[in-house]
Amino acid sequence: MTPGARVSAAIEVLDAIAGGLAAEQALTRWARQSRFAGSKDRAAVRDHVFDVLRQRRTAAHYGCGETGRALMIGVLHGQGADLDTLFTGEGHAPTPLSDEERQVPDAPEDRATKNNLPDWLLPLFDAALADKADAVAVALQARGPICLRVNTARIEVPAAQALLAEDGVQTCANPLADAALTVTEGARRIRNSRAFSDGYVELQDAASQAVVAALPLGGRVLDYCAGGGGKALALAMDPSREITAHDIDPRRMSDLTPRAERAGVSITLADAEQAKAGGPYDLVLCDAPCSGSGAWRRAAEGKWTLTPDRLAELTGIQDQILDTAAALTAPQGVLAYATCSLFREENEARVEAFLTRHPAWKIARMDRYDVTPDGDGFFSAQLTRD
Ligand SMILES: C[S@@+](CC[C@H](N)C(=O)[O-])C[C@H]1O[C@@H](n2cnc3c(N)ncnc32)[C@H](O)[C@@H]1O
Repeated sequence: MTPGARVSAAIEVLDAIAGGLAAEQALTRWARQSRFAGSKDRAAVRDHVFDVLRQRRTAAHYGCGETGRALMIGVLHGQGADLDTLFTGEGHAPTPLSDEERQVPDAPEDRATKNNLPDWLLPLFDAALADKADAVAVALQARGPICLRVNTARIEVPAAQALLAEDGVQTCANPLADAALTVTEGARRIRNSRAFSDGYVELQDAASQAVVAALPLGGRVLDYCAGGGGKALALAMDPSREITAHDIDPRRMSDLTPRAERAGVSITLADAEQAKAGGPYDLVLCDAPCSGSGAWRRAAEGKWTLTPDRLAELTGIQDQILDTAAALTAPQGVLAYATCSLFREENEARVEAFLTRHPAWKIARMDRYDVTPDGDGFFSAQLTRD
């Protein structure tokens, strides 16, 4: 596909998203209908779509509209692209710009537009991040790093780097966690690399790894919101831990057993009854469902689809999870709460509300991870009883 044809495809996908499809669904549908598109084309179209989703408000401002075409014009303008070489009307490229489309508006003046946030989120950013709010909002407009976790139960970090390099994946150390690597070249080769297929490395954000690295070693551990099992697998690198994984939606854990086998570790899956019967645990990790705002570089749609009602619903779920998990934690045990949210409402405020409901508990440790070139935004708190 020509660069212009890729832009046309991105416009089509963005229009499908505006019509109600989720971004991943819209991309998959386009890819199925476009068998001619190679992996580089699919990646380029995906990059265009996600660039727009991360910067939708400024893209709409500069493109003077919300259609896929307007958004692409707006985002490409921001990237300094030569639009006339892309909008040629030749082959599958989009039609040339009209005189109106050539007019570039002045830079936006209001903070929410500049920060590519819906208006209602600006006060939440300010409350949580104070003088860092604008910098974090800007950081969320860029692509996130691709990070790997070296399975240190089976291989040393330098040996994993050498193995990855044999398959064309170049990495450097990531400062957030000892086992974390940032991919600097060859990201598209990861899944076909021997290091990945033999279970020596997993894809995992480095801040997510840092949350696990800060947890106490050993003992009986319940990962109460295990999902796909990223944190359960990281926990399992410590062979002195005995790990049980639970999720309200067991389908989310369907890959966990093969992933654990590939990594050479053992994780027991449990439904709610089994998780309860297996308690109490020395460590219960609640990696709670949240807005995902710390990871909006990767899942940028969430920035535009989150509503105040949904946020309130999430905080209610987070409270319930903490209450249930507290009852499963041994008297001397640690209750760990984590989110990939930036907001006080989902983080410090949930811990404070928990401590009000359960005065015997106290904060043993609390960490915030900013959105940086090294990793996503995360929050974690470790709670113990007096
Ligand atoms: C942030 S995701 C977990 C990600 C996972 N820990 C990882 O590192 O890959 C949150 C998970 O919580 C689960 N969940 C939502 N409500 C729950 C509840 N009441 N009890 C247990 N799990 C719940 C969701 O199904 C989702 O898989």
